[in-house]
Amino acid sequence: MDRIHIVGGQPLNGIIPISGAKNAALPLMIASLLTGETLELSNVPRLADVASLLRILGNHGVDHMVVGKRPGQTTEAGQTIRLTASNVIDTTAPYDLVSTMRASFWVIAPLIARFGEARVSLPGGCAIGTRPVDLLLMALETLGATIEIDGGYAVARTKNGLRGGEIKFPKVTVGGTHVALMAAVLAHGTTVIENAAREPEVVDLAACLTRMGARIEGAGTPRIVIEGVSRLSGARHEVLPDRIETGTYAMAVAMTGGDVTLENTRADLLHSALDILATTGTEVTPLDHGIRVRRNGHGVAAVDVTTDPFPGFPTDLQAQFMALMTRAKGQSRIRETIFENRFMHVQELARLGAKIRLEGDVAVVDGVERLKGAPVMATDLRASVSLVIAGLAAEGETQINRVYHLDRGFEALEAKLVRCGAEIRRERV
Ligand SMILES: CC(=O)N[C@H]1[C@@H](OP(=O)(O)OP(=O)(O)OC[C@H]2O[C@@H](n3ccc(=O)[nH]c3=O)[C@H](O)[C@@H]2O)O[C@H](CO)[C@@H](O)[C@@H]1O
Ligand SMILES: C=C(OP(=O)(O)O)C(=O)O
Repeated sequence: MDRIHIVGGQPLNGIIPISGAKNAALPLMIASLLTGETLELSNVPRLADVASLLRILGNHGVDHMVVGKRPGQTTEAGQTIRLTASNVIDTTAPYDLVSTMRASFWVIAPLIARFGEARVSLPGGCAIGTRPVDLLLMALETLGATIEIDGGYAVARTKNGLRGGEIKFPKVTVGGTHVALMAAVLAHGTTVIENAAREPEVVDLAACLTRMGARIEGAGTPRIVIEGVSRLSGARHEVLPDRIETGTYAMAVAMTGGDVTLENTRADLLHSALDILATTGTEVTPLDHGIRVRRNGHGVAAVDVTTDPFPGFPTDLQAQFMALMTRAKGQSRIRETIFENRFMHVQELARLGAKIRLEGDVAVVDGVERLKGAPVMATDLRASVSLVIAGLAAEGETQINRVYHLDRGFEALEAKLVRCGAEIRRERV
C-alpha cells in the first residue's frame, strides 16, 4: 500500500487547478442508465471512485468511451466520458463492486425507473457512521416500488412502472434526493420532494437531467417538483467544480501561509466555508474563474464551526478545518451534526502534537504553537487529507499510511501541492 511522505514548513505559492466534483460526477454517470442514448460528461475527475463506478456500470452493460485529448488541452483538464446504456444486460449490482463506494448504491433508482427491477448490494463508503439507506428505499416505495432485503441486497420491483408521489424526507439526505430525482423523472405523473437536499451536486444532477428532457423545478430549494416523462434522451454536460477539493486547498494555504489561486472553481459553491476561513484571518478573494487565498505573517484565529447541510458548513470539510484549528491561537469548538462517527482523524492529529478532546458530537481543539511530524494512518477520505494539511505545517517528516482513501477523492494531490512549493512525495510500497 502506498505511503505519502511530507516534510512540513513550506508555504504554498502558485496556482492549483480544481478538478470536477467527485460527488457530482458519480450521480451524473449513474444517470446515464436512464436513457439508451449517449450521455457525454466533461470535466470528470480522474479518481479511483470514477474508475470503480465505470466497472459497475460496465457490469450492467453500459458502454463507455474516454474521449482523447483535444488540441490545446492541458493535462489538468478533466476527462470527457461518453456513456451509452442502450444494451443493459444485467440489473444486479454485485457486492464486490458496490461495497467499496457509497454512491454506487444509487444505481437502484435508474434501474427500477427504466427497467422495473433492480438488485443492488447494500453499500460501503467511508466508515463515518452507520449510514443506513432507509430513506432512499422509502423514496422508491413512495413511488410504488416494492423492496425486500435479500442476502445483503436491496431487491426493488415494480409491475407497471413507478408512479409520482409525495416524498417527505424527515432529514436532509443528499443520496436520498439523488435517488428520488432519478426515479421520479421517468415515473408516471408528478412527484414532489419535500426537505430535499440543496447541495450544488443535486442542482448539477437536475441540470443534466433537464438537458436529457426531464421536467424538474425547484432544484437547489427544499421543494423539488418533477413531472415524469416517458423517455429521456442523450445530452452533454460539464461536471461542476469540486467545492470540497477547493475548500481543502484553501485550508491548506491558511495552514501553511502563502498565496495561491485556486483555478476553475467558484466561491458561490462554498460561501459558508470561505466565510469561516476569512474569520480565521485568511484573505479570500473571489475571482472570475477561481478564488485567491492568502495568509501572510499573522497566525490563524480560533473559530467555532458546526457542520450542516448546504448552504451550511460541509461535513466533508470538517476534518480539514480541524487540522487548521490545531495551530490556531486559542480554543475552537467543532460540532459534527451529520455523521455520528466522523472524528477518526482526532487520534491521528494527536500523534502530530494536536490537543483535541471529544465531548459527544463536539471536538474541542486547543491550538498549539507547533506540530511535529510522525507516522499516521489515513482512516477515511477527508480524514486522510486533514493529515496532509497538518503534515504540511508540521516540523520534520510526516508519513501517511493507507493513502488509497485519498485516491478516491483527490486527483493528482501530490503534483498539485509540489507545484506550489510543498515537499510531498508518494512511496509506492
Ligand atoms: C457520494 C456523496 O455524494 N457522498 C456525500 C453524501 O453522502 P450521503 O448521500 O451518503 O449522505 P446523506 O446526505 O444521505 O446523509 C446525511 C445523514 O442522513 C442519514 N441517512 C441518510 C440516508 C438514509 O437513508 N438514512 C439516513 O439516516 C445519514 O446516516 C447521515 O446521518 O452527502 C454527505 C453529506 O453531505 C457527504 O458527506 C458525502 O460526501
Ligand atoms: C464521505 C464521502 O464519500 P462517500 O459518501 O462516497 O463515502 C466524501 O466524499 O467525503
